[in-house]
Amino acid sequence: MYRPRVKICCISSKEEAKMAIKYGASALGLVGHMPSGPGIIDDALIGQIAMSVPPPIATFLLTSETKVDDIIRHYKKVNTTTIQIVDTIDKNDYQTLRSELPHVKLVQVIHVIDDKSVKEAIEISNYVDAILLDSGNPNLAIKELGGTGRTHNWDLSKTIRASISIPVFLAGGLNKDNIKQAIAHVEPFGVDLCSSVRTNGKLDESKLRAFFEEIG
Ligand SMILES: O=C(O)c1ccccc1NCC(=O)[C@H](O)[C@H](O)COP(=O)(O)O
Repeated sequence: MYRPRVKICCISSKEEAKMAIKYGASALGLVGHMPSGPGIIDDALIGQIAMSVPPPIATFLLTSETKVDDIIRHYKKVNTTTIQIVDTIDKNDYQTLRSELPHVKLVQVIHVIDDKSVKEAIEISNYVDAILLDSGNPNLAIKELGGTGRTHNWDLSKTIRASISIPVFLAGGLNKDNIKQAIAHVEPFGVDLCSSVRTNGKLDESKLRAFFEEIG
């Protein structure tokens, strides 16, 4: 079985960043202000962690901002390699982000819920560098945008991966016990996880090691 890239999300210190890289992470997720979720840290800390990470490891700013000026303002506080947009934005705003931040990679999260998610992913794949398929529900009163610890319908994720030509990351409830099945089923470019490698909110070295041993 091929080995996809691994993004470890919800990194909350330089020490956690170092640990994730030591075990084989290609990308780190740094979670900005969100309506809910376990991994949120403040922007000053995101900037400090991002600055400490060597190339070629990618740093993803997770932003819940939905207006293009707010996304740009958020990005300029932290200077990551990549912006992960976790909510819906206007399609025209992708072009603005490209022209204002030409060196920054754009990743759009699609919350995989039903057939409409497939249509949405296919359309948005024309505007961004990668799609990240996650669990969650942006339609709730308090939006649930990620870090749920739950899996979703991988058949839909497989359909999306097979329908688009840009890299797809799979996220949502991935752990050492289901990761091989998830990879075999969806065949993603990368996998992304937060909850299953933590204990009381902190990155847990033994869980991290067990996950990377499993994935190979
Ligand atoms: O972790 C959070 O607090 C969070 C909140 C809102 C959006 C995304 C969030 N986490 C970032 C991620 O991309 C997670 O890695 C992804 O949702 C998977 O999380 P998990 O199911 O806990 O592995």
